[in-house]
Formats: sequence, C-alpha cells, structure tokens
Amino acid sequence: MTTAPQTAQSGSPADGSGPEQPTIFVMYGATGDLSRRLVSPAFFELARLGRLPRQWRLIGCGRGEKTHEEFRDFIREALEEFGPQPADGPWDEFAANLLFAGGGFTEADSGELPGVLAQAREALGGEAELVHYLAIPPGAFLDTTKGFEAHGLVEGSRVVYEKPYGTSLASFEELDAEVQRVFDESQVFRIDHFLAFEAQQDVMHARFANPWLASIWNREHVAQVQVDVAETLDVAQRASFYDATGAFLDMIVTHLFQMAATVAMEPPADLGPGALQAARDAALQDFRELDPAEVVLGQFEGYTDIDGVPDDSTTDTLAAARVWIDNDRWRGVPFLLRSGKRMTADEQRVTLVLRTPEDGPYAGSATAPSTISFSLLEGGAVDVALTVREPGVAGGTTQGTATLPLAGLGEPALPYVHLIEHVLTGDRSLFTGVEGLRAAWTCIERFSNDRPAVLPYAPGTWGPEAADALAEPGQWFLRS
Ligand SMILES: NC(=O)C1=CN([C@@H]2O[C@H](COP(=O)(O)OP(=O)(O)OC[C@H]3O[C@@H](n4cnc5c(N)ncnc54)[C@H](OP(=O)(O)O)[C@@H]3O)[C@@H](O)[C@H]2O)C=CC1
Ligand SMILES: O=C1O[C@H](COP(=O)(O)O)[C@@H](O)[C@H](O)[C@H]1O
Repeated sequence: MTTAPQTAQSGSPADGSGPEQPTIFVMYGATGDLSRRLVSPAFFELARLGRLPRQWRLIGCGRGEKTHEEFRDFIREALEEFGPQPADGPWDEFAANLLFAGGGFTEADSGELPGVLAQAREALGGEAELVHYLAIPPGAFLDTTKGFEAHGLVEGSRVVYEKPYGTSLASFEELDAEVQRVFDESQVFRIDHFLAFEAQQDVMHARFANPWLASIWNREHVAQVQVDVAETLDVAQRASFYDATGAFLDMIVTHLFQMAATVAMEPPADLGPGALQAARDAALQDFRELDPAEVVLGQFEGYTDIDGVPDDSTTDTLAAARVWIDNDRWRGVPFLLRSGKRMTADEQRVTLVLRTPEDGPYAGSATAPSTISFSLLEGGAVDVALTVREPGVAGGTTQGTATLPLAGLGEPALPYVHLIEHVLTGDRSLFTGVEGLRAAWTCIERFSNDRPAVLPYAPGTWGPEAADALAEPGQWFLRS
C-alpha cells in the first residue's frame, strides 16, 4: 500500500487560480456517454473558472485508436452538444492539454498509456501527480485496478471509481478487497454524483441551518419521503452498458439510496468530510432488507428494438421501491424511490410529505398533505406547499405553493465540477463510503435473488400502475 501525496490545499484560491501541483488526469472510458455529457464539460468549466492545476494534462484512454487531434475534436463536439460552449472559454489552451492513449488498458496489456504518460510527464516535469478516473462500465473496474498495480501506476496516485461500485454484494466485496489491497484508502474516491447536486447538498444544509426544519425531520411529522428521478432520456447510445445494468442498479441502489441516506442521516458532529460520510453510511446501515414484493420493475415498450438490445431482454428501464429505515427517527415512514427512462418528464426531486392533522379542528379532514420538495434540476429549487384557507365566502381549504429558486442565490456549479475539484483538494464529503456501499448491497441481496417480473409501460408515462400503488395510501408528488 502507498499513500497519496499531500496536494496543495488550494480548492478556493482567492486569486481564482488552481492548485500548484502539476497533475495528469487519465480518463478511462473517455469516449463514452459519461465523459461526453458530464465529465469533460466539468473539466472545461473548471478550466474556465481557473480552478484546474496551473499545469495539467488530460489523457483520454480507450480501446480504439484516435490521434490526439481526433480526441480534441471529439471533446469539442461533446462540448458543442452539452456545453459549456468552446467558443465561450479558453478552448485552444484547453485543447492543447488533451491527449489520447489507445489500445485499451488491462492487467495484461497497458496499451499506449505508458508512452503517452511519459510524454505528459516530460512536458509537466517528473513530479506530476496522477489521477486515474474510471469512467468505464463497472465490470471493468477490477481488471483495471489490477492493471494499475501490474503497470506501476499506484504510487502517489489518486483513483476515482464511478458508480456502481460493484454490481452485487459479492462483486462489491471482491472489487473492494482488491482496491484496498492495491491502494491506501486515502487515495480512493468513490463517486456518486447525485451527492454533489447543489439542491441535494441543500437537503442537509437547509435542515441543519434551520432549527424549525430540523425539528420536523422525523417520523412524528413526516408521512413519506420520496426520491424521484424521472428521465425522458433514451439509452440508445449506451445500450450495451445499460442492458447489462438496468434501472435498479444504475439508479436505485446507487444514487437514490445515497440521496435517501442524506435525508435520513442523523445530524453529524460537523460538516467535515469524515463526519458527513460516516452519517450517511450509518443511515444506510439502518435500511431494512428490501422486500421484493415492495419493488416494481418496468420496461418501456420499444426498448428491445434498440440496436444492441437482445429481443428477449428483461432489463428494467424503470424501478420503484418502498424502503424502510429501522431507527427511532424513521421507523414506519416509507421511503419511496423511483427512477426510469423514457418517462413523461425530466425531474429530480427529494420530497418530504408531511402528516395531516391527527387532532385539533382539522383532525380527520381530507386536507392534502403539506410538502417540502427539493428540485435538483438546473441549480435547484425548494418548493413548499401548505394547506391554507381557500379565500372567498365558500370557505374550505386549498393548497398554496411557493418556490424558492436556489440558483439565483449564488453561482451554481455542475456536480462533476464540485467532485473533480474535491478530488484535487482531497475532500471526501461528497463521496460514498465503503460501509454505506456494503450496507446498500446487503440491503438488496434478497431482491437480487428474487426479482419481480418486469412490467411494460408506454413511453411518455409515469411507468406501470403498480409503481403508483407503492405510494398508497398517499401518492407520488410527481404524477399526471
Ligand atoms: N452515462 C451517465 O450518465 C453516467 C454514467 N456513470 C457511470 O460511468 C461509467 C461509464 O458509463 P457510460 O459512459 O454511460 O458507459 P459507456 O457504455 O458509454 O462506456 C464508456 C466507455 O467505456 C469503454 N468501455 C466499454 N466497455 C469496456 C470494457 N469492458 N473495458 C474497458 N472499457 C470499456 C468504452 O470506450 P472505448 O470503446 O473507447 O474503450 C466506452 O465508450 C459507468 O460505470 C456508469 O455507471 C455515472 C454517472 C452518469
Ligand atoms: O448515473 C447515471 O446518472 C444519469 C442521470 O444523471 P444526470 O446528471 O445526467 O441527470 C442517468 O441518466 C444514467 O443512466 C446513470 O448512469
């Protein structure tokens, strides 16, 4: 085992300049969907903000062949599609730092990477720090990790694993044992980018900064918690990865479990990285084993027509689950989790559905529940719905709603901008912890061995009706 070198702690430099330490990022899977849509745009945004190291190189690594120039064109096209626009930033300067190493990278064969690394090191000076970023399918994590050791790329490096970290309890244990054998834990960052959404961070910051909110954050006041990520997105560009993974593994046991744990966690002693990660992990350890009868899986009609998807695929493109948390704060409160592709809207929400009155003048009346809902999209917003008197002579109650946009309160940053910067500064507060991941995989063991049948749903809907029923006697905050 080796330890990571101390990086210059310059995450928030007053002069807007990045860390001093020259750094080489190697992005495995740089030609993929994640790289194009989320990670490469974040690198460019960091460059625009002047928050990358003063000297750096980004080496895209892939199994195919590309010249450096072709890779630069590839990234420019990705930015043109997903932003920030190359024309709005220091594109030429940025592009000059991009290199490509083809031929793949496995334990058996390091491909072109050593040669391109040597070229980058020569340009930056021998002391450049190395950050490995695994933007590849999870099935390739183990062999790539073995490759780091086999090809002498462990010493002094940092390594970033995308989610899902494992695909089952057994594969998680196998991968983590290898990662812990090869690296010191201080070198390892396990990403779940939903933890870095501005409004997802606000779920805990708003709670802990506002005592009145903290005081209702429990079973006495909350009837349901909903974590809902609906996407209109298709999976055609990544059919092979997606068909091998499915919605439950891609979203529920990963992002939505971590989001639910952020809601559920006990107040940490402070907001430092260790305390936050430990608080989330402890909450995950209280998740009750998932009952397969409380999971609904769906597949949108037409999914098997996609190139690369087998005609008889039973992969889930939507999953919904009712999860219970066995501790004093949340006993008896259902956590409803749902995520799917080709749904009717793009929404990412964490919603607390509050209890209706059990005593007083409104006891037993059919008032709609008040809700506090955090929207994660576009810099974030908090929507509050309260039951109020309906104005006018007729009387009765109605719902009043107000939206607090978060984006206008500062300069929101994309989740991967936060995460890459945190890797550079060694801050693990927004990364997942090993004990929490182990708890998540343990929680779904029974379900994984006894998966319910996959139900069809029409594209452009909220999924199979059985998913609606999971929310009863309440209903999903997001619905038709
Ligand atoms: N796409 C997204 O929105 C998000 C994805 N993720 C995670 O990021 C990772 C990559 O996802 P995504 O980019 O969508 O997936 P892709 O299917 O697009 O794969 C990424 C790249 O990995 C390389 N690759 C594919 N199979 C292998 C293999 N067996 N061994 C080595 N390299 C391989 C390919 O590049 P080449 O052919 O050039 O070698 C491919 O372009 C996954 O773990 C996913 O869960 C996380 C958050 C969001
Ligand atoms: O990890 C993943 O996340 C994306 C959704 O994240 P977003 O930041 O693009 O909203 C999801 O589409 C993808 O399937 C999954 O792998």
